[in-house]
Amino acid sequence: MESRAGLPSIATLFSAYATITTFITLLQQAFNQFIPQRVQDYLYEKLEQWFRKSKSSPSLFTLVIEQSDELEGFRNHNQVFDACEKYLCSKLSNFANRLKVTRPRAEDMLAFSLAEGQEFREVYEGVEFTWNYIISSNENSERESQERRYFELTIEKKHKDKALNSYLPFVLNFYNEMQEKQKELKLHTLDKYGGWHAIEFKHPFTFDSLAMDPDMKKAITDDLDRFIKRKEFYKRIGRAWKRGYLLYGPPGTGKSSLVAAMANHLKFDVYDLQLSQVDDDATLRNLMVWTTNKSILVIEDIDCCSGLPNRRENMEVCSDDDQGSNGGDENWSASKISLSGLLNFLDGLWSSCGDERIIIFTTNQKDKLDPALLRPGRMDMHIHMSYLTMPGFRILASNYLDVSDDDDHPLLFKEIESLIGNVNITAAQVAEEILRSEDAEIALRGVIELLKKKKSERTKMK
Ligand SMILES: Nc1ncnc2c1ncn2[C@@H]1O[C@H](COP(=O)(O)OP(=O)(O)OP(=O)(O)O)[C@@H](O)[C@H]1O
Repeated sequence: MESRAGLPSIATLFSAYATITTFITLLQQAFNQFIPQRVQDYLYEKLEQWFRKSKSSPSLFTLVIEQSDELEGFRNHNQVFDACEKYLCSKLSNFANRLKVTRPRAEDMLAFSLAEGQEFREVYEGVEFTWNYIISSNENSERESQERRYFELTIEKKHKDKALNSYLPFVLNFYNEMQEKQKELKLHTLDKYGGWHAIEFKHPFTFDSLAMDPDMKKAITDDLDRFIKRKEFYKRIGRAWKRGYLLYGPPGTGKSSLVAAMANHLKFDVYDLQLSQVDDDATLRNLMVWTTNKSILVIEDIDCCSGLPNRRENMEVCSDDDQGSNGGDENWSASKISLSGLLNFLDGLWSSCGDERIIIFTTNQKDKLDPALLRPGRMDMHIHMSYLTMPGFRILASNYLDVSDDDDHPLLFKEIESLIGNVNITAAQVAEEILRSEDAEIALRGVIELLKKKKSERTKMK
């Protein structure tokens, strides 16, 4: 039946539509029923490949980033692939509608990664970049189960240079910074053969944990931050990119803790050098040459090296309040290294064979040290780790007990403030006392008792 204008009538159209729909449904059913799933998957994959190829029109440029490539029979891992994967994973929460989730061993956090076939579009400096994550079976591989994983980065051809010279370096830079942040720190100590032995450095101490006058703390972190930013500056003025810190003060005031805080702040490895374990200047030189860039070399108790009495042995005969001020000639260190050997090496060869080096000397007897050791250029910043003061105590109380004098126990804090300025007490001693109770009030009363005891001991000694 035809309408007057020669067009098919509505009824004819409906009947044609019904016939076509029935035919398609039958076709779909037959496809699903008679064609095995594996053949279906194969056909889908081929179709997808065909679409992908047809997409690569002459106006587009595509960069293929393989996970690994085979060179002369060896499989080489491609770090650019890792960088792209990390970069895209960092954007997952914004774009992905499919994610893979795993929980790496010995870690609490879940790790998300890209699922196959994920596409991501990003506009960078006004240009659109399209990422595709593809997993396909590797037909060229001898190993049957070998999969080929790669990214395709597609962009308009006219922006090819931007992709290669700007966007890709940007992605790589992102990856490097991320690696740096997640870097596992190492603590290097001397092994029984006299060489460096590295273990994981997992000291949780940070500048936030450090009970210290806030201005002093800020001065230290500012100094460290300035130092690591000044690569070009050091080069321009012709000086080795190194900085020396002298930490001095009585035992238990946080010198070692400050070293840990510095290492965590800078993400630098730590080399802990016990001079008494080093045979001679030549060995010292070898050891220092083997230290790496971005590291902190710590020489604890430097006073023991320069012909001063052995501090540890002397400490046993000191009272708490006297610690750090006692000297004597009876206990000489058995060190076989000369101070001049150490200084020459710090200033000379070693400082010129590496970058971003920090050297830290710790002592509790600064006044007994050779002035040559302390001059700027060798020890650029002298940090006095003093007995605990009220600002330091507030940090301890907040970290250990989660209390502050504004809101909690103002009277107890007031009493502590009136006592703490009159006694020499270390952060270590107060921390130990606080740890005795989980109840803040009991712990604070314990601190008051300790301070009173110290005060009366001091009065008796006077
Ligand atoms: N300023 C501080 N802030 C927070 N905690 C501290 C501080 N000083 C000491 N402590 C606590 O006391 C413990 C011992 O301190 P640390 O070993 O850092 O002192 P030190 O000055 O290096 O002592 P030593 O000279 O005997 O090596 C640390 O583990 C830390 O818990």
